[in-house]
Amino acid sequence: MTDTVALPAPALHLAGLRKAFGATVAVDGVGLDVPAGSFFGLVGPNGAGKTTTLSMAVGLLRPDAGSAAVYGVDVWSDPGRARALMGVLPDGLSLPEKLTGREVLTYFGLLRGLDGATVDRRVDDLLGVLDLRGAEETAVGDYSTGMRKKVGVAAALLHTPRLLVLDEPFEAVDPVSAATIRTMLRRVVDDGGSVILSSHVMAVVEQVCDRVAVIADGRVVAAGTTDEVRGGGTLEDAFVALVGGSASGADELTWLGR
Ligand SMILES: Nc1ncnc2c1ncn2[C@@H]1O[C@H](COP(=O)(O)OP(=O)(O)OP(=O)(O)O)[C@@H](O)[C@H]1O
Repeated sequence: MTDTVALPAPALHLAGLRKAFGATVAVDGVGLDVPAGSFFGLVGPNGAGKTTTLSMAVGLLRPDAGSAAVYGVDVWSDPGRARALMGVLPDGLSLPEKLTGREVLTYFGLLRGLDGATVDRRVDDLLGVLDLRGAEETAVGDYSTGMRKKVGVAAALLHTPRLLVLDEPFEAVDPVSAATIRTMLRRVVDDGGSVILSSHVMAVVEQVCDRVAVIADGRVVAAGTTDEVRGGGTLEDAFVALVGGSASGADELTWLGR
């Protein structure tokens, strides 16, 4: 008799996810496994279905078909347990606009069940490293786009989740803060957690992600280790080849020149 060895559940398992908005099929049968302990990048052209996929993966948007599980916990049948495992930066993050940065993070930390002293310490740390101390008494409604993004990233990290799901965490963030965020995310992965993020910045994905999936027209067109997907060239070249676009079409707009 041979012993069967239970494989560890992936950090995120998506199977047959589908979502249509009227006649537009945004996600058309997406299946993905994000192995535990990986730093996973989801890339694709505008409108490819990344945000819709991630929204279904974390339980913010109900799929028409398919399933999503976090460390083996089904996101739709056991949402409480699944959400406790995740830290999420959603697209178009809505914040309580009248609260200050410190108040928003404190509120999210307490909602996550952390005790007051732990929340105070972590909020202080995050405001410091993300260079938000100077604005900590300003209402987030008056924050810049990049500052709001940093508050969203901090909120996702506060309760040290096992899986971070971040929609465009570097968008609008200055290079110094982006490097800080990269370092924090790498630390999460080095300590046994998992990160999945979407990004349009191929250089960042190439630099930080050990696995990548390329999504186009609502489908996964390539997935694997970053080295496998880029196949000896740059990720940007592989991306352009995979999504069938032409990076040189702009040359045809002769009227742009003088
Ligand atoms: N709430 C909605 N109502 C109608 N159509 C939607 C809605 N959300 C997304 N879509 C459509 O679904 C498709 C996928 O959109 P999605 O936002 O998932 O793409 P994306 O890959 O995240 O794009 P981007 O890189 O531009 O952020 C697009 O055609 C978009 O217009």
